[in-house]
Amino acid sequence: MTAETSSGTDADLRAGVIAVQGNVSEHAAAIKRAAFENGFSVIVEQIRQAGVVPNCDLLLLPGGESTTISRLLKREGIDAEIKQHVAAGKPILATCAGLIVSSSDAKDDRVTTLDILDVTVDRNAFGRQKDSFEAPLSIDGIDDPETPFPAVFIRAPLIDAIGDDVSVLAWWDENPVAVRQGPVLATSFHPELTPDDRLHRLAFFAEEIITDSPVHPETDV
Ligand SMILES: NC(=O)CC[C@H](N)C(=O)O
Repeated sequence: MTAETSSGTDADLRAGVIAVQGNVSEHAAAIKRAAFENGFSVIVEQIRQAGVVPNCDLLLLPGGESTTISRLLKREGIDAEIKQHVAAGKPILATCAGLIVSSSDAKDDRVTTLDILDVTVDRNAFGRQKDSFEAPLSIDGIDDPETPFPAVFIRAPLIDAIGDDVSVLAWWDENPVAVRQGPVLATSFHPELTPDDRLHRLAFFAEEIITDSPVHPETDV
């Protein structure tokens, strides 16, 4: 585990990036920028073992390779802690392989899903069509909605079924590619790979998250 602080030792928020595998440093940089732009200071922890998640206000579950991430989360006992984080109403952003791991069913025995997001996914469906591409997305709720979000898709999963409690925030090619269920926001693309941090701001600093989440300082009692 490593800890860095963006503003000295007394930060408003503690963010945890699940760092067992995947795009860790990019998410750490993006959450620091997003917090700063919203007037919060943040400490970022990279999480590789159990015991850290319970102290985090926000979590990021990066892309990478979902069978590996799922195996390591289970082996380290981090899986149960993530589920508790979500059950407590604390926000999490899950991207690409993170979305696969968060789903209720990845249709692959090698992925033990966390079941924190009521969607079914097809792991490499976009990847089979084209390994990697960028698409300008219109995303519900982001700042400056007239400016498309540059979404980078890399062997991206396809969301092929969604539960009643899941709302779709963005579509591409008639498929949902950004979804929200309570404190869980998940994307099949990689918002951390561009300097545009509007998606990170939506995941953690949208008005309903600030109001509903038990973690923001204004709402702490
Ligand atoms: N860029 C990604 O995170 C790709 C995820 C990959 N499709 C998997 O199954 O793990």
